[in-house]
Amino acid sequence: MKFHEMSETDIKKALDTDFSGGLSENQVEQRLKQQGYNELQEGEKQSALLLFFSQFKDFMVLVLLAATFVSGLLGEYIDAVAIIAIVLINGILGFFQERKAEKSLQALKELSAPQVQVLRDGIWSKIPSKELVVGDVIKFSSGDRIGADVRLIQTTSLEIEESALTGESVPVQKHTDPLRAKDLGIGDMENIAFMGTMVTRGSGVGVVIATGMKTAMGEIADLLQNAETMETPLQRRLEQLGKILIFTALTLTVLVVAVGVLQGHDLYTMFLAGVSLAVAAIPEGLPAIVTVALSLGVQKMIKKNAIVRKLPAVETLGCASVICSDKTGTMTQNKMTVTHLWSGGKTWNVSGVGYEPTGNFSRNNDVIDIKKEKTLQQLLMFGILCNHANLVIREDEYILDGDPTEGALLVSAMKAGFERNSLLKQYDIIKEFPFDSTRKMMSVIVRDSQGREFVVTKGAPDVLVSVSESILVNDKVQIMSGDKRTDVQKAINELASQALRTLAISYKPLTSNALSITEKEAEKDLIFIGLQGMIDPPRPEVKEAVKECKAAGIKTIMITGDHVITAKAIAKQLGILTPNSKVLDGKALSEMSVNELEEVVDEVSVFARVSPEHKLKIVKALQNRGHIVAMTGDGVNDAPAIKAADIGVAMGITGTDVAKEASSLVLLDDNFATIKAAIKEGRNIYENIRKFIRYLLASNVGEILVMLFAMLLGLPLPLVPIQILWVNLVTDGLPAMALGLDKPEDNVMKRGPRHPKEGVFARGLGWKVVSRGFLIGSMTLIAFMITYNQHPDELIYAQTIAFATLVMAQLIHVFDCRSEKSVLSRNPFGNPFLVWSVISSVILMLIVIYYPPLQPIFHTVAIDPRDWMLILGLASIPTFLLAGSFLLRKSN
Ligand SMILES: Nc1ncnc2c1ncn2[C@@H]1O[C@H](COP(=O)(O)OP(=O)(O)OP(=O)(O)O)[C@@H](O)[C@H]1O
Ligand SMILES: [Ca+2]
Repeated sequence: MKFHEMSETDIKKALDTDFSGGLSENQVEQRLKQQGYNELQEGEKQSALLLFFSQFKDFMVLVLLAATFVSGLLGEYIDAVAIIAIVLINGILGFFQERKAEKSLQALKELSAPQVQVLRDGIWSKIPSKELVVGDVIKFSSGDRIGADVRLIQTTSLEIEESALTGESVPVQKHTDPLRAKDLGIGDMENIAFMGTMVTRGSGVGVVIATGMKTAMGEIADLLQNAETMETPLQRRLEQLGKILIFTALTLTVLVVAVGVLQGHDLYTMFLAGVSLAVAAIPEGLPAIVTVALSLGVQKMIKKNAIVRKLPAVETLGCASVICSDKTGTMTQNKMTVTHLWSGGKTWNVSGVGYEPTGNFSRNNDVIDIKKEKTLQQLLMFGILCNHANLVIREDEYILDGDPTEGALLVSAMKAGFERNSLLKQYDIIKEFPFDSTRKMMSVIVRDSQGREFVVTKGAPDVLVSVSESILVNDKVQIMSGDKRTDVQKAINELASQALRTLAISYKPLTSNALSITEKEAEKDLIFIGLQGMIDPPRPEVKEAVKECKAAGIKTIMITGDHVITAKAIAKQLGILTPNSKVLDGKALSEMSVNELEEVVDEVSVFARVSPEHKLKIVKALQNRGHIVAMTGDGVNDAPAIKAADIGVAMGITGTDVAKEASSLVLLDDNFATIKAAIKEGRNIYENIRKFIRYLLASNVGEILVMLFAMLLGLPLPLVPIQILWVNLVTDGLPAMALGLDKPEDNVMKRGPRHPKEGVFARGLGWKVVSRGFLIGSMTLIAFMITYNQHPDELIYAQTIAFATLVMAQLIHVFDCRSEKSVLSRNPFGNPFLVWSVISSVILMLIVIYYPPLQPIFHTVAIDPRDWMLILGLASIPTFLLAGSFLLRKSN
């Protein structure tokens, strides 16, 4: 017998599991050993060995190795061995850099791996879906992706979209009844939910019947590869730039060699020098360092609770000009407590804090006996019946399991002495129409102990008023006249203007056909009972974050399903709504075209009573205005807008799998302030990348120019090949990495967002590179010429001085690179990594110069301590010039 044919008892027996308690930890452990992880096999990965060798496949490195081989044949063993050693070390460094980048990307993938709710040892908890085994009982609801193949044992309006397996995009209604036919296609197995398919409506519980490669998805696993590009726009631009740089470097190198040969240097020396120069000057490693910098930045973001799912988002974050954020839970704490009740024209207060179910009811400051208020009782009791939330006590604290709005209703009813379990003995819930953000309500059909049946609906009050035909006043049903409607409207506005979130409850008795009634029939002609108003305090850090964003040229827009007046009140508290910005509601939004919205969108800072479907329109309108938009969301219907936004942001706690999959950023704490932190980090990462591009390229320009100038002036080689390679490895490599870890400048969040199309060399970077390269080259050459004049028969002495000057000029320059302005604008030693990398570079340089065994290898001699005055003096001139130019500009 197959699973779809089985009854509940058959399944339990076949899988040796228990539907009320789930598997035990022991069973799970055993099964995990037998069945392995619930994973689909992935494609081959590049082996470490291959990655290592790929470091040497670069053309210029090959030429260098060939040239070294030739010099080995010519008997220059020391040079040959030294060059090979340096190439090897370079390769090893490159290897580790790439490995690190790869590993952290892998770690990212695991962090955003899907989770499932599973019942084990009688307790529901969330685990990575990888750890599921056959026999596990799992539950899922709208927006979840199913984690394994499961036989359904309980469903509530469950609909699943199976296009990943069947190609059919219309959702299938699922149920739990055994099916007769033996051989069914996937699309017809209505009591089975398959791994990788998506819940579009309702909820369900099922027992796992297959995991990993044994699932229907496993059989077609090749369909699954997520071929997302992980390359960022900057990386792409750098690749193009790299080609230009290679061409330029090669041309200049050829020029150096040609001029050198014309000036009478021998061909072999010039050839080796040329190749070394080319290896050093071509910024081959740049893309790898950029990847490392990006992934390090991503790690920093994780510490701030933001997970980047797509690497390009790191860069886009720095360009964001608008954040569209949900209100509930993102800007507010999502810890709701009912404080006001309204019914039949009267208002009551409810005392108590948080989810602790103790408090009393009062009217005009007098505590009342709730037992005497029939309508209030009904308002509270129905709030429990139409409700999925649970309160659990853990370590003497009341913890909510479920939706906070429902939790608040549960607690207010408990304060009046109601208890869910005893209520459920009197009332049977026979059907449910689940909540969705478009209808903004939820209903259940209940049957009481005398067999009478009711619809109970709870939802947004303005919506419920419009579907209610009567109203309960002092336990009597009255017609909802125009006056009464206005009264209710007034009450709603009154509560909302105190920043309260309000929910209404209505009901109606049913005379027939409770089971076959449709959602439309159930949710009309209702009897309005009353309102419950709850506080949802703003998150304390949000106000500051909004302010910081404003200073950074980023506008914050609140988008909420909540009532216009509640939204307004909270937006005002948070500084989002200012006297000259507007509020737009879902109704107005529906009537506008994208183009019409575009006209006004720049003035709107709150969208209220909107449906998720509206979000896409908002994103489009903002993008048409040239904005780079970050958009948050959590539900299934939010996915299209999240995808369309430049930065799609999903909630880590309340977000559905579908929303997370569509997003490029996930907020682990659902907090608005985390978006701001991520943007700040994104800006910083980009600035750091600019910093080391500036440093590396200026160094390379300096290296080429000193050689070129020397050749043009008919001088000997100022640097020997091994020295050039050493500079490339030590002086360029370490400090550049350290710049990638630099802290942001004070003003990162005080200037406007970067234009997304901005080139790598924008904002004066190109000029900085060329001018500093020229200065570094010139200073090195001057040092060389002065010493060569003093010691004409000791070329090696002048070369050592040139080498030291080049190294020092670069190591001083690196501190300039920390700031867009001059060194003086921030503490130059504020980055400990940089200080240490510079200190170690200096020590390594001193060893190469003064340690006798290394001297023949690096063609150095011990230089007179007094010469360091010359070296340091010349090496620091460019920095003084730069600082001076800033001072001059300031005083003008
Ligand atoms: N569980 C629920 N049952 C019935 N009605 C609900 C429920 N949750 C919310 N509502 C009503 O539906 C409205 C819309 O809810 P929705 O989740 O779309 O947005 P929200 O939670 O108010 O705000 P945000 O969009 O900022 O998260 C709410 O304002 C509330 O009136
Ligand atoms: Ca919501």
